[in-house]
Amino acid sequence: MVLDVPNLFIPKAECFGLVGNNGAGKTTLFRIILDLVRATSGKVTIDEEDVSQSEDWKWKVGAYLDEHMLLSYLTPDEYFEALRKMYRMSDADLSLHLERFHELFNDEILGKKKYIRDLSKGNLKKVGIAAALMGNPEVVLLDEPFENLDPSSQNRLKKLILNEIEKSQITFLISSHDLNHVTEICERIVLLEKGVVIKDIKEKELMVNELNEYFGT
Ligand SMILES: Nc1ncnc2c1ncn2[C@@H]1O[C@H](COP(=O)(O)OP(=O)(O)OP(=O)(O)O)[C@@H](O)[C@H]1O
Repeated sequence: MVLDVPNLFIPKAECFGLVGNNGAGKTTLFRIILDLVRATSGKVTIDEEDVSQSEDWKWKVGAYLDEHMLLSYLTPDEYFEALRKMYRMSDADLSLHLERFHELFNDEILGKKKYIRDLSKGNLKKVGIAAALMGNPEVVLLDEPFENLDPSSQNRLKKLILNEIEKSQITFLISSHDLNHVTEICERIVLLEKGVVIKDIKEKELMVNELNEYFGT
């Protein structure tokens, strides 16, 4: 078995961090939450709705796991425009949304006539994260959002997420290998080892030490 999580409750508006070594099961857990793979037993519910039994939850959830979730034959502008229509947002709402990403995008993403498939790994990630936050999601899953971002972009993203946490009720689920960033952002950290939850830390003061001890960092 790849993953064995008996019971995990994530309250509304919590910023939930997921850490663990390569192959621990972080991405698999996210894929199960999004009903991209089915668990052999057990279920995932979002607001009491079983994700494998209905589709309504999909409008509440934004996610960016990897570049397969993007439409690589579009430019970022075309992609955001397609999502704008899907979410029935106005042009002004889209502009406001993208304005929040102005610093993070660093003049590399919009108005460039470059296809998503030709973007660098870091810039792909930025497009995916901006897309995941469109349409007023209640829950946002980000798989290793800091990976491939340069240091200034990592800090900009951290600020952006902290700002979202402060002003909205979004429940964030964030997996990361960056212990500094994830402990700074999240109020709770779950540590997976070989598919099993071995730590569930809710005390901010204990997080850094406990994780450094575990990872030997
Ligand atoms: N499609 C798949 N089919 C079968 N096994 C898979 C599949 N995807 C992942 N696995 C296995 O599931 C386990 C957990 O992988 P997963 O990608 O969830 O770990 P992770 O914690 O996200 O790792 P990383 O830090 O390297 O991203 C690994 O043993 C992996 O080989």
